[in-house]
Amino acid sequence: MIRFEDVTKVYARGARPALDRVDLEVERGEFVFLVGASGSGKSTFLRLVLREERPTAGRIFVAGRDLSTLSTWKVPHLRRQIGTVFQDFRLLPTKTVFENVAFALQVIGKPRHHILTTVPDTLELVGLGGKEKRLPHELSGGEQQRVAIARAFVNRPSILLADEPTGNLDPTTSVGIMRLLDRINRTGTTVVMATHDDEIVDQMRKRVIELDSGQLVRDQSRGVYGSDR
Ligand SMILES: Nc1ncnc2c1ncn2[C@@H]1O[C@H](COP(=O)(O)OP(=O)(O)OP(=O)(O)O)[C@@H](O)[C@H]1O
Repeated sequence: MIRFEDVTKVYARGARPALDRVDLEVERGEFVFLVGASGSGKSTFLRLVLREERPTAGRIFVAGRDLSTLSTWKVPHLRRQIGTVFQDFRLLPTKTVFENVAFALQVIGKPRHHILTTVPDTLELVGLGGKEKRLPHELSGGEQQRVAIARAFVNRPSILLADEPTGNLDPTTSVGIMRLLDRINRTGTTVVMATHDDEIVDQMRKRVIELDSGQLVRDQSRGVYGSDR
């Protein structure tokens, strides 16, 4: 589903690489944690998958496409297959829960009748049934993240990228969010989550990929947060 072939990313001439000859494959339906110290390259990895950045060297394949040859006009189509979730939720503050999620379908031209059935189903799935009319500021942090996950998942993408999704949440709320991401993963969606949350990684026992100064230093199935190489 995601393949990096010897990928290097250097942002500025002379700087050390943000990613350094990274070679890895994430299969369809996997759940992968991306760990590593601040600045190790996790967000760069996610931005390359979205083609928000392009590699300096190497090749990247996402959902069967070679990103080096993908024309610019096809990038929106690629991104439709990738849901994204961030630490800071990024909801539209003046739109209701329903409207925030519906917006993701409106911008890709889905018909009204599709939106009117899919959005409530998705809100039910993430545990927000009954809160459709609330504004983001009328929700807890955990609930806001559920809206963001509903928005990312409403189009049933084949990949979900999450950059520190529990970074602003307390431990109990974080567990609820992880249960939800696990449920989404079980529907067949490939999940890649960058995180500093050691407790979550240790509890979930999923594949762990560790970056250190841009280099892949650990790839462990049913792994833990701290390196025990
Ligand atoms: N747009 C940019 N221009 C120049 N350098 C950048 C840019 N984005 C990231 N970097 C550098 O690339 C390296 C990797 O950064 P990246 O954001 O990928 O790390 P990270 O592992 O996601 O960190 P964090 O856990 O703090 O989010 C860092 O040295 C960072 O300073």
